Amino acid sequence: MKNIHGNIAILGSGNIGLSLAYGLVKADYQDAASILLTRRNVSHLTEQAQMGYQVSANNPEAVKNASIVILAVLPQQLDGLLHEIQPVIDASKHLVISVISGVSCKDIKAKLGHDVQVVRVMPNTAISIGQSMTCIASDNASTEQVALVQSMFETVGSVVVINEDLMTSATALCACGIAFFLRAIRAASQGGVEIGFHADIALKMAVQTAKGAADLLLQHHSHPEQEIDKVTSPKGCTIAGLNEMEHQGFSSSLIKGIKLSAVKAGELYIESK
Ligand SMILES: NC(=O)C1=CN([C@@H]2O[C@H](COP(=O)(O)OP(=O)(O)OC[C@H]3O[C@@H](n4cnc5c(N)ncnc54)[C@H](O)[C@@H]3O)[C@@H](O)[C@H]2O)C=CC1
Ligand SMILES: O=C(O)[C@@H]1CCC=N1
Repeated sequence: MKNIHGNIAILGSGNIGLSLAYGLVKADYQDAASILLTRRNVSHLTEQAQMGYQVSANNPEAVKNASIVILAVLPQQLDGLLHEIQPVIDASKHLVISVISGVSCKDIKAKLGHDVQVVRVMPNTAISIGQSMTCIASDNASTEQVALVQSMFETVGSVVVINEDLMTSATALCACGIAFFLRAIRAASQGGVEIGFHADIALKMAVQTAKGAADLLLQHHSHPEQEIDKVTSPKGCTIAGLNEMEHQGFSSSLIKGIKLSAVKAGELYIESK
């Protein structure tokens, strides 16, 4: 049985909660039987129960049976959940991990108790396939607990430990970033259709080209402009297209979108009050 640090309860098994559960099992970090998934309507977890996960609508029971408690509800759903589990949280037994945007460790400790160790984690949905970019921060967890969380998330992607005040920026760049890059890929495939390819082939071509571009940076440890310089032949077609994209605000729109997402990420919990 694979559960070196005890059972993991994922409270709020939606998009990111399930992505995390699948990733941990796929990475052979934890077996499904020692992951407790909760959701208010447990009938939505029938498929996961068939896959071997423990499923329930009872958050306090899940917490009692776990040593690692992962909070994965929406910011506006958090206070109700914390109120529900506070009586069964034991600071000497539980490590609390929160993936919730815009909620600080201090906010959580204010509801669960100041002696509870809380680690804030910002993964993205690529965690389900072991390809997350995950940022981690804490203001009170021990070095050992932060290291434990780091090693857990390293099994499902890359990890950086950052200052907590950068967590909303990390949300915009890495968690929202999945959607930004996917939209860029979709736009490229739509361009491909206009210049002659069927949609399915255009998408396949755009996806592999995007993957190749990312892998060039990862494997060469190079800067994007170094790789761009190798593509842009003098008087060529790449620079013509690239400059037209820039005239239309390509870089600017990405930068502005990321800045807006970061502001919004910081306001999510406050706005829900
Ligand atoms: N979706 C993403 O890519 C990422 C999301 N996050 C954060 O993760 C959190 C969850 O986001 P999503 O998974 O996208 O939302 P979601 O809406 O898909 O999932 C939330 C789940 O929590 C369940 N839930 C609500 N109240 C509950 C309760 N009291 N007990 C048990 N379950 C309850 C809902 O039924 C739902 O299935 C948010 O705070 C978000 O900021 C963080 C990183 C990436
Ligand atoms: O859109 C959101 O609010 C969440 C947080 C990061 C990704 N999805």
